[in-house]
Amino acid sequence: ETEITFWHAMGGALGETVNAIAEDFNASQSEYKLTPVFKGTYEETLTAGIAAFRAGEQPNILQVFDAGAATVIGAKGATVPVQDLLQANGVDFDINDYISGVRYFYADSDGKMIGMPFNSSSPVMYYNVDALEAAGVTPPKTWEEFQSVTAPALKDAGYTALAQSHLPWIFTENFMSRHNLPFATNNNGYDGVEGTKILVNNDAIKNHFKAVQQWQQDGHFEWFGTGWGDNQTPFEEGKVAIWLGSSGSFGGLSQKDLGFDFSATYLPYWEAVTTEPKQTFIGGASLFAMAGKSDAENEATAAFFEFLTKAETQFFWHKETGYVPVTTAAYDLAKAEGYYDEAPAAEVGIQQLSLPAGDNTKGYRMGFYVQIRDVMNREFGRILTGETDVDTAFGKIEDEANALLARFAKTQN
Ligand SMILES: O=P(O)(O)OC[C@H](O)CO
Repeated sequence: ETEITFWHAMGGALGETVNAIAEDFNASQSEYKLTPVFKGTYEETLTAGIAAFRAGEQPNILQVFDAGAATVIGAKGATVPVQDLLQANGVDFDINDYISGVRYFYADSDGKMIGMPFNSSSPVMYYNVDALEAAGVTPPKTWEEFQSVTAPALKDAGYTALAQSHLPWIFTENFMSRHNLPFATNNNGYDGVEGTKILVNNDAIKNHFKAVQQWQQDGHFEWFGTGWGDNQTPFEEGKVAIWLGSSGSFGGLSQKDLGFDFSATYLPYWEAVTTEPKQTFIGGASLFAMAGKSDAENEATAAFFEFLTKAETQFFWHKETGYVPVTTAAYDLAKAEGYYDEAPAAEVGIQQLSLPAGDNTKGYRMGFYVQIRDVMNREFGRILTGETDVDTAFGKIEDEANALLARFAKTQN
């Protein structure tokens, strides 16, 4: 029996589902044994993986979140491209089996798949159905509607209208995609690292943050911190009526006894910026096969990846967690099983990823992006605590991000 390890960042209910899949894989055959290991947050898992690689003690499989993708893909010799791994081990592979929003997010500039899409998500707008009914409003389609109709009505009904998790992901990266705004030069960074500059310092997003500040002052928005769970809790407690979070939180929310009905729909957009809102791009993470492993272990990793992408496994994962099915076959299976008749909100993530595409909606590729997010989190925190103003903060983000991008480009020569 060949043993392999899988380091991941899936805590709580998500981690239990990972364990269930690992057990199913192990029970499905007798040649390979996979051991999943929870390593903490996405950031901690990536740091642990890099340190282990340097020490020659890397796991076979490392889960890396979207923000770390460019860094890992750019770390020459650290991983075996998943497409090569599968083909070398006789596993049928066709990139077109993957839904379009997922297909190229973890691919290199030639379209070769490097990371194996696994837990793909989209940010969605969750809402407390009872609260919106009490306020006599429907979920807002635009931010204009939110600020003029939804938020004041919710306030009158005793709720804070809005909280949202992870400002870089939802109010920055996906803000760009939803409004079809370029996020970086060089085709959002996909066409090469040389000279790539971030395009975050623009009026559309600065006006958005200025509006958020106004909502904060008017009691329509509350910010509870940069931690992944910080802004979900007040929604679960019924204090905040609308929460922007990951589709990957759907399963966890459904399993809780919230004391109110919840549902989900698309992220609002600013009509002043676009009248043709676009799709969001995927979040979550993918799985990288680490280099330096024996052929036997690589064969085991390929077998696990094959198991993971089976429509049945994907459907199970999707149903338990809310992450989107990454293949068309899995999505078709979910539909054929009538899953969305029973849980229509579970389809919102994949539907939003399938909205019309634009020139700027396929994702971004920026090295040292994990550090760029740290800069954003620092500056956004300062905006929301009143320590800085929006224009100064975005100027700083632009400068520091561009310095990090230039440093990354040097590592690629
Ligand atoms: O919470 P997740 O797993 O959907 O991930 C959200 C972001 O894409 C992570 O960077």
